[in-house]
Order: sequence, then structure tokens, then C-alpha cells
Amino acid sequence: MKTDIEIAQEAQAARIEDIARAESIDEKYLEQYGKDKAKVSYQLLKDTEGKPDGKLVLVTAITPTPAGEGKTTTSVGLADGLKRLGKSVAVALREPSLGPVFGVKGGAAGGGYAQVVPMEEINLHFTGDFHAIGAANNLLAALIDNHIFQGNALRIDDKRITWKRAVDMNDRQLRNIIDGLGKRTDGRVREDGFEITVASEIMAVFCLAKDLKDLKERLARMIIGYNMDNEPVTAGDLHAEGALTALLKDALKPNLVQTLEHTPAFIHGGPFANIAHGCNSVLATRLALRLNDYAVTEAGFGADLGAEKFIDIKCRMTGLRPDCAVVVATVRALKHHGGVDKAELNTPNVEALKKGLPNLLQHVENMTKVFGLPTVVAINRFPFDSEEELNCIADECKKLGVNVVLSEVWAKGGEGSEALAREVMRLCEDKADNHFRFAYEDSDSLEEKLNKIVREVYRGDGVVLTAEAKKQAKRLEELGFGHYPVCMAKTQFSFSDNKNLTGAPRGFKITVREVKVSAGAGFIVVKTGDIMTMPGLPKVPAAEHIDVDENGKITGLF
Ligand SMILES: Nc1ncnc2c1ncn2[C@@H]1O[C@H](COP(=O)(O)OP(=O)(O)O)[C@@H](O)[C@H]1O
Ligand SMILES: O=COP(=O)(O)O
Ligand SMILES: [Mg+2]
Repeated sequence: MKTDIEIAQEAQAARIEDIARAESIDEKYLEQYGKDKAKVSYQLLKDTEGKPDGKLVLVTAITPTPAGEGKTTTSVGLADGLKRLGKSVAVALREPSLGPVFGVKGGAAGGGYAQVVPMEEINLHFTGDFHAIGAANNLLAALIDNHIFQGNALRIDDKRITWKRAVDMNDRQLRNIIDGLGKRTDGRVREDGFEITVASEIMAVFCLAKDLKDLKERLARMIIGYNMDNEPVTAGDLHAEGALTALLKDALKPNLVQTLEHTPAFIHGGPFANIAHGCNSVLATRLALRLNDYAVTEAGFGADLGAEKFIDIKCRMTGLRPDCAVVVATVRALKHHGGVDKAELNTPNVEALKKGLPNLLQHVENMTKVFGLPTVVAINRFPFDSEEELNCIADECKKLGVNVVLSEVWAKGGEGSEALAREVMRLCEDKADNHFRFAYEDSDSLEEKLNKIVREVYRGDGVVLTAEAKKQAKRLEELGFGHYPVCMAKTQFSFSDNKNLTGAPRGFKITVREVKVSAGAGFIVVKTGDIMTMPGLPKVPAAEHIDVDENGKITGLF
């Protein structure tokens, strides 16, 4: 079997202007970045106002193993399958972060014969959006410290600066730092720290902004910390929003590339779903919907994270509504939830598989009952899955009335998802079965929102706020942010806040240790357990297996 990068490098991609033409994107909206990448002006959305949108398909998954269970791969393959059935379709995905690319997980361009191309460029610098977001984040950080150095007219309390510096890398060494060292003219000494760019509030603002004006207004509202009277200080107070918007103006245009089967792919923005809201930009989703009968989009990690935030944050803010949901499940992840060690996941084990099924069933119940969406389980077939294991999942699901289809997109591309594509089309057409709802209401208090998510989605016994978190929550409600939706920052490896509690755990509480408002993004970030916004590299980083030959050909990217 060829590697992902070998398959991608052998691909005969169409010229990006031909992909755009097939999407009826007039060349006046298209800015090419080479022969196989382009940006599409958001003006196209304004100029096609009133044109009906296509159907929105949300792809989520069960609680993943660290390698991931194939949401991106399935999203790409499903879009290819819908195209094979004659539908106009696009896939809308997030841009990969260099953290996982050089860390554990690898790239985020799909896999096998269900990939977006040019895979190396998409996984590395792409069109520079993350660099622009990082620069904007760090310009604001520099303006904060410079304001203090130049006399601190806003009386910023340097013990209450909530704004972090950012870099798109897994670098634990930068989590907690002291800077401003040196001579008096070298700055003011203070505790500081970095978060990974995908956790920056600017990334969230970028992904939720509906146009350039909204982007700038949101940037101005971002709270960077508090003054000596514990009053919020915003980026607008520092007159930063104009410069930040200048840095982001071009990045805000969604990127257009293609799948191996020349299906259009809008790839834009990249928040992780454990430490951020986990969805690609609203602009990219809207473009995919406006130009096609179907838009297939992914929300990160398991349905307890990405799908919950897609619904309770992105849909709540935009009015978007999924027409159906696809829950990706794998034999290996179900065996993992059945207690099998990583080294044994390729060994057939039906008993363990059955023990892991409750994790799948809980995610399916959440999508159908908590969020009211027509749902299908896509079993993402891996090479070492046995027929007996695959039949076991299908039989158990059917016994419980769970809709399930086998997906073979990794091995076969779009041909491997035609059955899934047909089921998705059926679910989207059957509006009677769509009872979309949020997990909580705007009017719920912050603690009520948290308890509804933990009890209804995670099936926990509720939340416990530390004394510090309680103080922060009270202050945010006093400041009028209590009606904001919440963005749960939680481990992706468990419904609980303990990554070792696999399967469908019960009898646990979620400990909230920090509550911080992202006033520009319009939600409250709730840090649980020991979740961190600056991941670290593993013992053997993927970076060690990446190389480039004398002709510039990259190997080892996956
Ligand atoms: N059916 C499959 N067989 C083999 N490898 C797969 C399959 N599906 C996905 N992968 C690989 O697993 C990893 C995670 O896939 P991805 O689609 O990124 O998952 P997610 O989006 O859920 O994190 C990628 O390296 C991808 O190539
Ligand atoms: O935010 C995480 O996204 P994936 O689940 O696609 O890795
Ligand atoms: Mg993915």
C-alpha cells in the first residue's frame, strides 16, 4: 500500500481555475496561489445573496485514539461519493496545524485515496493563513507590553493579562515563561506564556467572522486582560483592531483546492476541537453551501467536542443547520474503548469490540436525541479489520436501531462511499426526521449551560468549579457575558475530563479550573481537568521521519 504522500504526489490535479469554473466562481473572485491553490473573495457571498443553500452534512466521530478515526478522510471520500452520484458538492475542512504535523497525529488532509491536494503544501504553509493569525496574535501581545512600558495609561494590571503569545508548534518549553528580562529599556519583567496558534482567540474570531467589517469589530472586542480596578481592557482600547485586520485581510478569503477526484474543497481556519471550537470558517462553509447541492464539513475530535461546538456555537451564531450527521466509527477505536492496548489494536477481538460499543451508542444518542439530527454511522474500514469485527458492529447497531453503513474511502476513494452517500442523501431529503436543537439556551446561566453539556452529552453527574473558576465565572456574569455560549476545553480521549476514562464512563464530575471570555469570538472558554492550550511533542516526534531529497521531494509526511 502506498503512503498518503506517495498517493498525493502521483495525483494528476486539475488546474485550480478549472475547479473554480466548475463551481461557477467567476475569475474576478479568484486569486490564484500557484497552479493548484487559490483564495476566493468573500464578496462572492454578498453578490450571491438570496441564492438557496445546499444541504449541510456534519461529519463527526466516536471518541478517538491519538491517531484519529478518519473524519477528514471520510468527509473527503463522502464528497467524492456524492459527486460520483451526480451531485454538485464541496467539502469544507480546517487547515492543518504544524503542531500535530510534526507531533503525533500527522497531517489533516485525509488519507489513502480520500485526500485533498496538494497535500504537502496544505499540511505545511498552505497559503500562509496561520502565519498571518500568529503575527496578528503576537502584534497584540507586543502592543500590550509596549503600552505598559510606555507608561501604562490604561493601568493594565500585569498580573491580570489574559492574552498569550502564540506559535503554531507543539512547544511545552513556551507554556510558562518570564520575559521582559534585561536592562530597564528591555521591557518589564513579567510571567507570560505561549499557546498554540490554533487556540488563539484570533483563530476563533477568524473562523466566526462573517466579513471584514465583522472581523474588525470582533477583534476590537477581544479582552486582553484587566486593569487595576479589575475592569476589562480590550484590543480596541489599545487601538489595535485596524492593524490586526490589515494582517488578516487576505487570509480571511477562503482557500480553494481539490480532492484526488477533483471535488472542490474549501479549506480555511483551523481551531482544534479540544482546546477551541473545532470548526472551519463560517465563510468556507457558506461558500460550499452557496455553490453546491451538498456541503460536507467536519467538526474535530469526537461528537462530545467538535459536533457539540459546531451546533452550540457555530450554528447558534450563524443560523446554519445540519441536514444530517455522520458519526465515524472504527474497529480499532471501539477495541480501544473495550480495553485493548494500542499494540494489540490490529488483532481481531470481537469481545473487546462489543465492550467498546457503548462509546459509539452514546455519541449516536447524542446526535439523534440531544441534537435531534438524522444520523448514520460510517464504519471507516481499516486494512486490518476482520469481516467478523465489521459484521459485529453492523449487527449490534442494527439490533439497536442504529443506522450504519460500511465506508471504504481510504482504500477506494469516492467509490468506497457510494452506499454512505446514498444514505446521506436519503437522510437529508427526509426533513420530517430533523428535530435540530441546542444542548442549552442562551438564557441559561453559565453553570446551567455547563451542567446541561456534562449531564446530557457527557452523561456525567455535573460540574465542579474550583474557587478561582467560581470567582472568574461570577465576574464574567457581572460583566454581562453570562448569556454567551460555552466552549469546553476538555481532553478528546474521554467523555470525562480524565483521558484514561475510555468507553462510556458514568459517575464522574467535570472539574472546571478556569473560565475566560473570548469576547471577540463571542463565547466563554471553560478549561477542564488538566487540558493545556500549548501541547508538547511526543518522545519520537513525526518530525524525525520527515525528509526532503535533492529534488525537493518530501517524504515522511502522513
Ligand atoms: N480507513 C483507513 N485506513 C487506514 N488509515 C486511515 C483510514 N482512515 C484514516 N486513516 C488515517 O488515519 C489518520 C487520521 O485520519 P483523519 O481523517 O485525519 O482522522 P480525523 O479527522 O478523525 O482526525 C490519517 O493518517 C489517515 O490517513
Ligand atoms: O480538532 C481536531 O480535529 P481532528 O479530530 O480532525 O484531528
Ligand atoms: Mg480531521
